[in-house]
Amino acid sequence: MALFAALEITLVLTMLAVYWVSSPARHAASAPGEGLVIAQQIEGLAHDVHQTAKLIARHPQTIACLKSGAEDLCRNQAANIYALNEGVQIFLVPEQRVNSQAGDASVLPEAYTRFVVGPDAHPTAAASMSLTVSEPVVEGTTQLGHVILTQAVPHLQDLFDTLPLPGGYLELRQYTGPGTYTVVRRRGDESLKTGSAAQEIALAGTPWKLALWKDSPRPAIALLTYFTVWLVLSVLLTAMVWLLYLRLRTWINEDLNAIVNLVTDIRRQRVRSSYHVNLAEFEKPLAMLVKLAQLTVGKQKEVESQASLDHLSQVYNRRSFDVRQGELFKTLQQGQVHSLLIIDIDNFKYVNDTYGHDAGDQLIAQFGQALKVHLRASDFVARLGGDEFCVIFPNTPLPRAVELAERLRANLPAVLELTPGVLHRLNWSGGLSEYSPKDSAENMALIRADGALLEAKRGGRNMTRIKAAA
Ligand SMILES: Nc1nc2c(ncn2[C@@H]2O[C@H](COP(=O)(O)OP(=O)(O)OP(=O)(O)O)[C@@H](O)[C@H]2O)c(=O)[nH]1
Repeated sequence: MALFAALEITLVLTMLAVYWVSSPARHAASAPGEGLVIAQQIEGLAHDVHQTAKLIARHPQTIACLKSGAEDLCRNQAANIYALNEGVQIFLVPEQRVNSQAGDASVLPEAYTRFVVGPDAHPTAAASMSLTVSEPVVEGTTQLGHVILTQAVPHLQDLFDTLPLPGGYLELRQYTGPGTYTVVRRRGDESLKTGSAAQEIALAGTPWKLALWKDSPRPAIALLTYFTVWLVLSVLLTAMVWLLYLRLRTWINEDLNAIVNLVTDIRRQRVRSSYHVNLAEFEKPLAMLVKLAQLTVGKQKEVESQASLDHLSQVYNRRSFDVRQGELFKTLQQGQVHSLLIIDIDNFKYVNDTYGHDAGDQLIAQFGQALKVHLRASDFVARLGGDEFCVIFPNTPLPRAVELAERLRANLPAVLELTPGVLHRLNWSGGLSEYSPKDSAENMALIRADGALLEAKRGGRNMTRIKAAA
């Protein structure tokens, strides 16, 4: 859950960061205006006119004209200037005349710059426009007069109309004094002018300023829209990630359960052929684990069964007998009854001594197998040692055990072939008894049966004697 809260917070923070970076209000505030492009263009125009005036003022013929005052010299120079500069009007004004005719619009006392609007032009119309500049003519340290140059700039209107202004309202103002101005050109939505104060950009080399009102969207509304879109997207994204997470978690849980099942099955020693998993990554390692487990469990079972069996006769060994006897002894208090028969092969030593140890081994092995074949599946047969065996009859009272012992004696083969050609007549003696809840120890029934066996041996062998519990 914390993971998804963090994801949601990250998304919201990202949204705010992206909004801050791309916010239109921020851009409007940080860029002093695409109006500057127009400003640079107008300033470039003014600079060019100034440069032309400077070149004319430094020209030797201009200096000669103003120094000599020779009219034909001045006319020639004016003609040259008109020939070279289209759309200009030129005044070459000697210094004495400047001083004597102050106030004349075409004779100016000092260097200055101003725009002149054509007499019929409305500020917003594409009227002819011109720029007038004055440049002193100097020789050494002596000022000889002024060059007054008026340059027509008809393309200013085109510039004003076509240069980028991505929104807002722009005025080109000509200042005639501090705080007083005339609007020379205007562009954009004038209704924006009623809002906040304009951003003013002075145009170098001219008496002009650009006044700009930006059309900035209301940040609160923009932020709200932005936030809503991002919120919806982030909630959708979070929901998708959450669903994916739940699906994956279920898959992984199921796969882990398969592993847990495998481990449980290994403990119970019953491994299945396969275990279902969802994720391909789990398939191969789990299949390998299943194979290993099957091998291990198989081996384990083999080892356990070997450990519980007598290697020669393949019936249970003495240790298994003790365990089984202990288990049954505990059930006596619940009213269950069990009997046992102890068996000893007669004259076994004779077989060993006459036919050899291998023949004796064969007799033990064949006798064990014969017992298993002729007893019930529920009966428990063990070899206690040497040629001595014991059969436990679970849930069998002593009289029934007597019947079973007789049946066994009747059914066991009379002759066994121990080694090729060596035949042995099988005889055995038995002692029967029963387990009793009054017995203070597990082996008391075995002791009674052993006593009965001894009686059978003493009685001439090949018989079964019975000794019930007291
Ligand atoms: N071949 C073989 N002999 C064994 C084995 N274990 C014990 N014996 C021998 O079995 C003989 C046991 O004989 P006993 O049961 O005492 O004598 P018996 O000849 O059977 O006499 P009764 O029981 O009185 O009939 C001994 O000679 C042991 O050495 C075994 O695993 N293999």
